[in-house]
Amino acid sequence: MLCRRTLRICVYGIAEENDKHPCMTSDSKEHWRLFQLEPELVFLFHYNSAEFSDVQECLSSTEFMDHIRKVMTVIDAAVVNLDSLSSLDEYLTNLGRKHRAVGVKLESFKTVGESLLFALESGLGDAFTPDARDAWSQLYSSVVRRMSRGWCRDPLEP
Ligand code: HEM
Repeated sequence: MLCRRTLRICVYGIAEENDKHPCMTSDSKEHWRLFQLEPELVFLFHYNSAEFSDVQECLSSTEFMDHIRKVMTVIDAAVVNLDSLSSLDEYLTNLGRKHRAVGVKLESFKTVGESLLFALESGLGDAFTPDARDAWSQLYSSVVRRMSRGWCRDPLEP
């Protein structure tokens, strides 16, 4: 069975040494998959109007780490509400809309999903069975489907 804490640790494929959990079979610190797959995403994370000069600077910032926590809080909420995901509809639709406003492209949500699956696979090894992969993939797709609705909606709509 997959440990929810491991999922938290793995999102974006970033894990600090002291975050390692027994159910992770290998060190996933080197897997900064998100920016390997789509390096230009780094420019969308700017805080206090300042862009990060490179990926490394972004990865070591507290704001970016906070964003990872935000993503994981959403994933966590989806896991907790697995049987009633529609209760998150309004929140996720708004979240999608907010991401469009900060310049995130619809396709980039897929990149986060790929990084998530890649990191889980790297961290969990054989424990990340095809069934587990399929389950996480479906869960993440359900979240993104709801976010996409807000992304696509006319921003002038209430
Ligand atoms: C596709 C790549 C993504 C980029 C470039 C991105 C970027 C951002 C930026 C720039 C912000 C505003 C600053 C901040 O709060 O850090 C933000 C907020 C946020 N993001 Fe993302 N994001 C991405 C994907 C996601 C995904 C997939 C989720 C959830 C599954 C997510 C969850 C959140 C949350 C919860 C917030 C806070 C919203 C609020 O303050 O109301 N992000 N994101």
